[in-house]
Amino acid sequence: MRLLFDQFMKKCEDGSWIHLPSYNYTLFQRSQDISAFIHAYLPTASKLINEEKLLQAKIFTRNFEDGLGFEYVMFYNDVEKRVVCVFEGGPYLQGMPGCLHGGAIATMIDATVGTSAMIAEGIVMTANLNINFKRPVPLCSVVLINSQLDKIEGRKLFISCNVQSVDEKTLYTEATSLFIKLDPEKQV
Ligand SMILES: CCCCCCCCCCCCCC(=O)SCCNC(=O)CCNC(=O)[C@H](O)C(C)(C)COP(=O)(O)OP(=O)(O)OC[C@H]1O[C@@H](n2cnc3c(N)ncnc32)[C@H](O)[C@@H]1OP(=O)(O)O
Repeated sequence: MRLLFDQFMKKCEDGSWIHLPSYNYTLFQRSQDISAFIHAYLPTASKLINEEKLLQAKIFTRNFEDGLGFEYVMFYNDVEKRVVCVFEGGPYLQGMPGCLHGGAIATMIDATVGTSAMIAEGIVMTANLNINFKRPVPLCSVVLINSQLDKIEGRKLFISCNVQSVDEKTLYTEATSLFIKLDPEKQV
């Protein structure tokens, strides 16, 4: 993980790649930002949300002690419209014995393609995520999640993604996704 991090940080030196802030990075640093977002974009859902519990909100992937859950770092290439995530799924993310849980893989795919969509168009939500699980991901192994912004049609963003071994010899997962840029005028 460290070796890959250093390799990508070197690629950032000429500005072609950008290291995206991730640890404790949230799109909304304060609870009032979260509340404002929900009331602006998700008025229907806002009626069902417990505002008090909202104060405890955290990004799902940042809820485990270091090394036990989602360990990841993301890098962005603006020319290629790519986000690459270096990810290690910790022991608390086990599905079948010795394998990373499919939901944990889906979470990190969603976070990676979602970051790509947010960089491109701001406030978005996942409308569709199709995942083909080709091979099991060994638990606690480091993988590369490569996402590619394929096209934007109006409010629709089409982003593809694959999950590979670090030596890029094993293709674990392939995915396509559709993100929608939220329209404050629409009652979602
Ligand atoms: C900067 C970096 C920050 C990083 C921060 C860390 C976070 C990391 C990132 C974490 C990221 C986590 C992200 C998450 O996990 S988001 C959580 C999971 N997603 C949701 O909960 C979303 C639930 N769905 C909705 O709210 C609405 O359906 C949305 C908002 C998506 C669209 O409702 P809206 O009323 O606005 O739009 P529309 O219905 O008129 O549709 C518009 C167009 O889209 C087409 N369409 C719609 N759905 C589908 C579909 N399923 N397949 C194919 N097509 C579909 C539709 O036909 C139409 O096309 P057209 O007729 O115009 O041609």
